Amino acid sequence: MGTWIVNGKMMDPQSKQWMKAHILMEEGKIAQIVEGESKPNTEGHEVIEADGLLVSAGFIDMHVHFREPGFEYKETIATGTRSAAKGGFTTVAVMPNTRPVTGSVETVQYVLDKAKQEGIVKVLPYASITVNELGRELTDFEALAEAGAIGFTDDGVGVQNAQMMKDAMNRAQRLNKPIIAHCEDDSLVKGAAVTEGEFARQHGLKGIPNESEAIHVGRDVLLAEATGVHYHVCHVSTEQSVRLIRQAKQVGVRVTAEVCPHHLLLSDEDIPGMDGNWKMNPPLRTPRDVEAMIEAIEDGTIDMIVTDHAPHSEEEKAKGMELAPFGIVGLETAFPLLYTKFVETGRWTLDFLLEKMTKAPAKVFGLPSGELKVGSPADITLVDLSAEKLVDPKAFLSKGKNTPFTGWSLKGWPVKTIVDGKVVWSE
Ligand SMILES: NC(=O)N[C@@H](CC(=O)O)C(=O)O
Ligand SMILES: [Zn+2]
Ligand SMILES: [Zn+2]
Repeated sequence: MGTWIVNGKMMDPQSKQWMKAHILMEEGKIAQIVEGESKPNTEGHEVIEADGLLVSAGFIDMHVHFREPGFEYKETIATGTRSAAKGGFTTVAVMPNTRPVTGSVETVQYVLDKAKQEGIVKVLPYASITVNELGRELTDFEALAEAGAIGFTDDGVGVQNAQMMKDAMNRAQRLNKPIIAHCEDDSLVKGAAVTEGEFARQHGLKGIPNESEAIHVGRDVLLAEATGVHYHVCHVSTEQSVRLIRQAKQVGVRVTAEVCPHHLLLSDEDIPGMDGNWKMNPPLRTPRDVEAMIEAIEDGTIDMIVTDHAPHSEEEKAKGMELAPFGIVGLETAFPLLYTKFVETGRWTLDFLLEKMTKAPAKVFGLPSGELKVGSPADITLVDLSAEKLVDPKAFLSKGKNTPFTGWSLKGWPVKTIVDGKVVWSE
């Protein structure tokens, strides 16, 4: 027995037309797609009624922090995957800045086991580039890849030493795994909490300069060119980084990049005050950078959208702009935010937004999901595009309530999330 999702709205991949469609899921896979008004014979199968709903491939987020092991008070794999499911995500890639850092076979195994036992969406682990993300010594890439790490990253900190990064790229290249880089030159940051710009000036704060990110991007695209590795840039936030990635792509460097909803939607000039919920790394940049991010995703310089879901406790975030840890949650607001602010406003098509959250990440990271087609995993998200709600952190399934979007009125809320043909979350 399978399950039919009937009467949903889906885009025909060939004609690029929106149409009514019915999808049969069997044994975890998409078994059949029938287009048109007339409902297929569903006898002997379960039926999910999707009348009036968008049917999309499940969203994929290649950058989240689930804090397990070590910081379970901020988030666990159980709560993080529930937050993901509520946000319409069926696959997430988890960052290794846990405690211990996910830089050993045992820790990768621990994350995979936890995900299997307690997770409700697919969890792909990254392993760290250096031991404990200290930048001193490379981890055992071969063993980590063997254990299931899908790529290597020291996210949370930049790899400061160029030779270390080059060695890492050579090792990853030989294993055909990507290097995922948090780009930040520590010598240019030194304790600042916000970007160099209007907000910092008005509050007499030291700022994080754009170059602290772009210097690493520039260095690394040259190293990627030299080593031939697939190099992926985390949470791009500056105009200068975009310029360097664009140029590197033009000359054929294997570079890909991601951007977060907050860097597409907010600038430092939107920060209301010294509230820790507006603090994240990279920081909100200037309006000019925000426009550069939008143009970069539009012209393909940036490949995909990720949330960088970074939960922290309310206590930690209450310490204010200067003392709170960096990071905001993102899984439960990403789609409604982008749908409301880019699709409803007419700047993007719905198809464009969905592509950046499904097919694009799947293609870049070689995942089997990301498209609604026969034979693909039945990872599917149903969205009510007309539902309108206020962002309410109290309703989040994430332990993290740290968002700058509280109270925003948004449309386009996921209502049902399906992984391998099974409903894992339902409104
Ligand atoms: N983005 C953040 O502000 N914080 C992340 C680390 C990171 O993504 O660099 C975290 O782990 O909290
Ligand atoms: Zn980072
Ligand atoms: Zn991160």
